[in-house]
Amino acid sequence: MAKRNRFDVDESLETPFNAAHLKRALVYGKRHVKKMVIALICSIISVLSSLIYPLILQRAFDVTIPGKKYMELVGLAVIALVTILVSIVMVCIRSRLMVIVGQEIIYDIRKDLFEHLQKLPFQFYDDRPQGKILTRVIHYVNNVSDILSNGIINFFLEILNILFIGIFMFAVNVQLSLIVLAGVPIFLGIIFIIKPRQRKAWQNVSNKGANLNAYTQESIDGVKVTQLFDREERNEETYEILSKDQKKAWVGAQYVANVVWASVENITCWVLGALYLVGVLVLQPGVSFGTIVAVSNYASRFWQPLLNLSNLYNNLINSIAYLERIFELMDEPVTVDDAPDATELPPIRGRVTFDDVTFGYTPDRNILEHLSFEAKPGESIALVGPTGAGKTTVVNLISRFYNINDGKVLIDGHDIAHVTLHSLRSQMGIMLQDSFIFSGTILDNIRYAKLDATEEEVKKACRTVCADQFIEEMEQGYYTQVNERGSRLSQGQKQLIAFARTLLADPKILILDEATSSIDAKTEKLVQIAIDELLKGRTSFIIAHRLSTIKNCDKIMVISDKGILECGRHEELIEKKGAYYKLYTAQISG
Ligand SMILES: Nc1ncnc2c1ncn2[C@@H]1O[C@H](COP(=O)(O)OP(=O)(O)OP(=O)(O)O)[C@@H](O)[C@H]1O
Repeated sequence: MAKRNRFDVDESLETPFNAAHLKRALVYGKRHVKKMVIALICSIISVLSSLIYPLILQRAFDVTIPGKKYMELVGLAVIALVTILVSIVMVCIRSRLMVIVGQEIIYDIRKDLFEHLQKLPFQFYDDRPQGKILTRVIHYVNNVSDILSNGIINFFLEILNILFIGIFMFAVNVQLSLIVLAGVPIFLGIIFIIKPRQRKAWQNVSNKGANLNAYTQESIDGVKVTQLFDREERNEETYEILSKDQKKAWVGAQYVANVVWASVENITCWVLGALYLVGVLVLQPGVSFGTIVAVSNYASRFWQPLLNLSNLYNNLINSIAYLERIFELMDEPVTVDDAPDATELPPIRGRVTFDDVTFGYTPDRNILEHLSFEAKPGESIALVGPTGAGKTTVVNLISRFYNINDGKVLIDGHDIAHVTLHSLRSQMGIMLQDSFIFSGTILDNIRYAKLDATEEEVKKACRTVCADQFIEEMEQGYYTQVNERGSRLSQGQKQLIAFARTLLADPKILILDEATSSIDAKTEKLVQIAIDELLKGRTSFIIAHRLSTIKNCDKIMVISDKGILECGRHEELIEKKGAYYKLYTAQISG
């Protein structure tokens, strides 16, 4: 996926045919071979029974009706009815089977994709619009499922269809059948000219749809900022441009589709006209009327499978492009993963060591260089410094959300690059400024940290962080439903819930990144008492812009210029009259 792909940058779908993608995708189809074979047999029976119908017509027109054999006519009508019924029943069975297979393929691919997406590192999501990822998971997977299920069957079926129609038609009359075949070169000419355009047109529809998705997603996420800055009109303009692009692409694709359809209809008409003219004016009385009717019936069925085959080819080419994008996502390296020799991090005491650590989000810019420090078990460390200095980056590295470029991060002497992520992260509690609330009850949200926690444990955690009062005042207490992102809750309430969630996990290392910034002064005093309790026996890293909240920390580190500018207790740093002193006095006087 193109790095930092924007909502107005088209995905590249123009990829050369790559059989490897198809081969890899067929694995998903292979799991359903049994159902597909039954569906194919049903289709063949359906085709064969429908091909008997023109023969019945021929017999009726040439023999039964002129001979006034009324009983035979009734018999033919019954046979015709049976063939139609058999054909319908077989089509129904096939459709049902293929709907199931199609949905199972969609389920399998999406499951693999979703599982992989869950493992991808922060860096992956930093670089991409969510809407484009969604387009791949939803839209592209839908598209390829059809080719992997129906496509395979249809390919065999359409070839058999052409063969059967040809055999039946030639068996009825060779001369008339040759007239039908004369239309084939014209048909192929049209297909070769128009089809590549049709494929491009549909790719365009897909690209413009993905752009629109990405922008819609971004706009919904940012709707509050949009309204705050009164940007609705500008956003509507952008949306209109993207919508118009999509409309234009759709109309274009439909136009090409209509040209194909009209061309095929045209050929059918010309061929039928020629058939009747030659049949009636030249070949009769050598050729019976029933024969002309039967051949014309086969002739009008002859083009559809040809057209279907060319559509299938188009879909195949498009699907290969979609598959490439899907597999690209599936193959996206899980750069932050368990090393092959990773071991379980045993229960920790909480010593954190940064040993000459260098890190940058991009290769061209280091955020931290040669950073070394140690936090002893149970120590509280405050990280302060100017905006963008790298405070959040330091705590992100402790949880190994990113891989460092150089040096080592050690916990109790274990290099975190060589322990499993689960054993590492399950012993940490991280609370961010933007506390994410999932849809569900408040109880579920707090239990997120420890799924087997009892209700009493949840309530105890809430009492410790003073979240119990507002929760109990809600209409259904702990069972009150909240929406995704917690839109019914205040920012402070969301933080208190997140705080209880973190506490419930009972981590040895605690990270609070601007965790109390949205709590009012009165609540903060209460929470501060809880935090002091909570910090006991845990190593904690606290990032707070309000310096009054970190005065009591064991160590205060001023992060600046890619490293630690100053380090010490509050009183020591104030006495030193350096960077921390300036920050602190500026805030006090402010
Ligand atoms: N995902 C990312 N990709 C690229 N650069 C990033 C990313 N996240 C942060 N940065 C850059 O890294 C630098 C440090 O960011 P960080 O969030 O660690 O700063 P901070 O000290 O926590 O700032 P603040 O006090 O504003 O929260 C900034 O210059 C920022 O632009």
